[in-house]
Amino acid sequence: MASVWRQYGVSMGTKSSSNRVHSNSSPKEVPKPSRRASFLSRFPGIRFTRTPPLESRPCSLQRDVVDAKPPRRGVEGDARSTESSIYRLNDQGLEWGEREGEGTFKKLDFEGEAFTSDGSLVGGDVCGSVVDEVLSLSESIGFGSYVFAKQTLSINDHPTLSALVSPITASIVSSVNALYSGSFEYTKSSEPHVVVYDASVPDVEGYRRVAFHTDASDVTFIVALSSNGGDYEGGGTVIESYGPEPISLEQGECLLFEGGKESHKGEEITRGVRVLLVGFMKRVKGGKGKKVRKSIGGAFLA
Ligand SMILES: O=C(O)CCC(=O)C(=O)O
Ligand SMILES: [Fe+2]
Repeated sequence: MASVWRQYGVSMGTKSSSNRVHSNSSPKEVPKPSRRASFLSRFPGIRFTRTPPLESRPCSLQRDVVDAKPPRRGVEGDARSTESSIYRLNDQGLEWGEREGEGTFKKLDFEGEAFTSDGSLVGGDVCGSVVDEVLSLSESIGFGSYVFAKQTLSINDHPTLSALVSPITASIVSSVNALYSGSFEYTKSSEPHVVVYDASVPDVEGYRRVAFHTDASDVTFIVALSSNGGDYEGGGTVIESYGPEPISLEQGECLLFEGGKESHKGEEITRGVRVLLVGFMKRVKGGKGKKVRKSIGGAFLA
């Protein structure tokens, strides 16, 4: 699917890049200028000095088709094997089998406990809207940073971002609880957050990649919000004990792994902007057990 990459010259004092990403948009789509205009009017400080004509500006905000992708099967350059176990979440919990569809995860074939969603969990339109919002926010207020990735934004600091991603993150947290058999919560109130890698930033470390590290988490989730091969090239997550090849998520796909245990890195991007939704989660000790005890009025189970 063709993706559109474009650069705006933004004339304002900002520490962030002026690159913007738009992905998975068909050139035939007719933009809805009113929605775009009202979006931009919220950021009056931004002046776009090089703006393509409307017809050639397919924008994720103007898409109304959810283009969730079919499950991937052995994509070149991706470390994941074509053969793997499939888990499906349903009302009863976790099911093992070859069924496919929304809420389905595949276990990666190594000694660790890591999963990738079997296909996109998030449609391209939603991913694109989040990316648009993140890049607009970064242009107006700049990025924050935590120790590894230098360009981050906390979802909870921004109600517009939080509204866009909370349905996605709620479903991912349910999947984490089921797949890792426990009760998980975010490690900090600033979780989840967005990471932006930008190939146009001269500094490499933290801006175009992150070196091997472990997270302060029990489980980390990563959702690819921009499109690999369209919005950026390179990138991907390398989990050391899984092997040297990066796990290269398609837009909307999700990776779950034991971030505090598995040494991992973000491979350098060679072009464009790679945007991730990242959540650090910790296991709530005795979470489920405590609830059971309370609910039966102080009687203790063996
Ligand atoms: O870029 C990646 O895929 C990894 C990101 C990461 O490990 C982190 O933000 O802690
Ligand atoms: Fe990490």
